[in-house]
Amino acid sequence: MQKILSGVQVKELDSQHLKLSGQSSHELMETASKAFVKWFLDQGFSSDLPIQIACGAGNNGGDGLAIGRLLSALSYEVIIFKCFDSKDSLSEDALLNFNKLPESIQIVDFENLRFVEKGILIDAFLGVGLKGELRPDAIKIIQKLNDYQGTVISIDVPSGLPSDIVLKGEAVKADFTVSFAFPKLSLILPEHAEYVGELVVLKIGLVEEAFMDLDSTFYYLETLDVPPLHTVFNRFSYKGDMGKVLLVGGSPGKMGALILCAKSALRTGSGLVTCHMEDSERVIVQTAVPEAMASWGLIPNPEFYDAVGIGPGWGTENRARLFRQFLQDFKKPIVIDADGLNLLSRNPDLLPLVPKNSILTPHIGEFTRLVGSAENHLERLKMAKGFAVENELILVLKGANTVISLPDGRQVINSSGNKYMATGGSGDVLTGMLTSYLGMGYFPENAALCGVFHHGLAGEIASKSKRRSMIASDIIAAIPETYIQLNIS
Ligand SMILES: NC(=O)C1=CN([C@@H]2O[C@H](COP(=O)(O)OP(=O)(O)OC[C@H]3O[C@@H](n4cnc5c(N)ncnc54)[C@H](O)[C@@H]3O)[C@@H](O)[C@H]2O)[C@H](O)CC1
Ligand SMILES: [K+]
Repeated sequence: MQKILSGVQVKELDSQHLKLSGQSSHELMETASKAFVKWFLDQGFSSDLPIQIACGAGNNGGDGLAIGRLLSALSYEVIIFKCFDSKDSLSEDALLNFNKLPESIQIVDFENLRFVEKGILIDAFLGVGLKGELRPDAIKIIQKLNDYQGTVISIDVPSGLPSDIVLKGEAVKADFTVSFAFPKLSLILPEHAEYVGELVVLKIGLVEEAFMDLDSTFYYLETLDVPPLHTVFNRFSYKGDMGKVLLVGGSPGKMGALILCAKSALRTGSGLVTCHMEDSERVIVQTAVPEAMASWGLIPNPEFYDAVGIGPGWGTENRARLFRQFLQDFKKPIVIDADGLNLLSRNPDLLPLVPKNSILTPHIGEFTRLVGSAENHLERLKMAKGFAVENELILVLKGANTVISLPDGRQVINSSGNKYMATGGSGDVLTGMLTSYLGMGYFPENAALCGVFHHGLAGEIASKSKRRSMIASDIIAAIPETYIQLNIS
């Protein structure tokens, strides 16, 4: 998995990479700029209007200048807005790229800037080299850039946004942020949603060893990481290998949660799914999911099951005793969601009974009840890490970028998924997937990473044709396609 470094570490990373690869810093800037241009072309933005690029004096500006040259060579009309005083203030590589600009590119001083409306503005003013609070001249530039009504694409980070802390002042509000190598931590904070827009991360060929001596506990989970986490089943596998899972949940009026969870576990690959619920509700499950079995009353022989997911739609009334009894009987890692989490919040004495390496899947509200309230998301992530380490549990904090806190202190940020997944039942689908992987015998860490990634990918696939109409059942329907896309048998 790709380490996520701080803005300050990027300088050191670059120098390590340059030393190990033999590349020059100018070549690295060219690689980054080419990666951007490739992404840009893939988006199919209209080429009718000029591309405006606001360039600062540092290497972020250097990227902008190189991108201007590359786009101009592809017959785009390019206008550079100079957000620096003179050529003397440019960084070495920015100057090199400034001098390489062809005559055909218009260069306009920022004071004389007039936007071409409804086109594209590329924000290459400030990147990870931002230090401390913005200078007044920079604030003015950012305010002016934010007046733009067309599409804004920020390079690496929206200018003004610090790489790893919560924003206090002003920053560019981008429609897209195209970051290099890894997402800077601030880009995944919900507080910055209106600045970051859609997040894109592009590989720029940094050698792996360059990251080795740079410490970080944050990692980024990407498509290429996922296939090796899966267990391969062979032709001698039988339905027992695919796991016997028990899903405990549902209550009058909330049976849908358990049904979604069961369908999701089956689609993820579980061999045998049993739903445990109140006697009065069993016909609903048996009718809605004929592949699942039903159980009610006490859980007679919990050890029969390979994995258990507990909580979706369960309610909290009169559940604590059954939960306690179950936790005393069942010693393998489980998945706890929704009302299972609420029961833990209300009965803190249950927490020590939760088997080590169990997966807890709170959204922010459930997290606050269980772990406590935080001033901002960064602080919340710190608390999540503390909770996971202290209790030896895996905490999946759900959100736009779900963060998986592992018992060893690592925190993994998921890259898949999109805004359309914020729909009722989406979390129940995740619980089904996670329980299913545990049931197939995956290490809990792998189950968590695979479940979270496939869930997000299924959401991406389903929303291609559904957009805001997407419902949780569409996510389940897209699970098979995730295996096809990742080439998992
Ligand atoms: N490995 C990579 O990811 C690569 C990234 N690249 C790009 O380089 C920038 C970082 O470049 P750097 O020169 O270090 O800094 P910036 O351009 O971000 O900023 C320097 C610029 O900002 C001014 N400045 C600093 N603090 C303030 C402030 N408080 N107020 C106003 N202005 C400020 C400073 O004076 C300089 O002018 C990275 O983001 C990528 O875009 C490489 O191109 C490829 C490798
Ligand atoms: K920028």
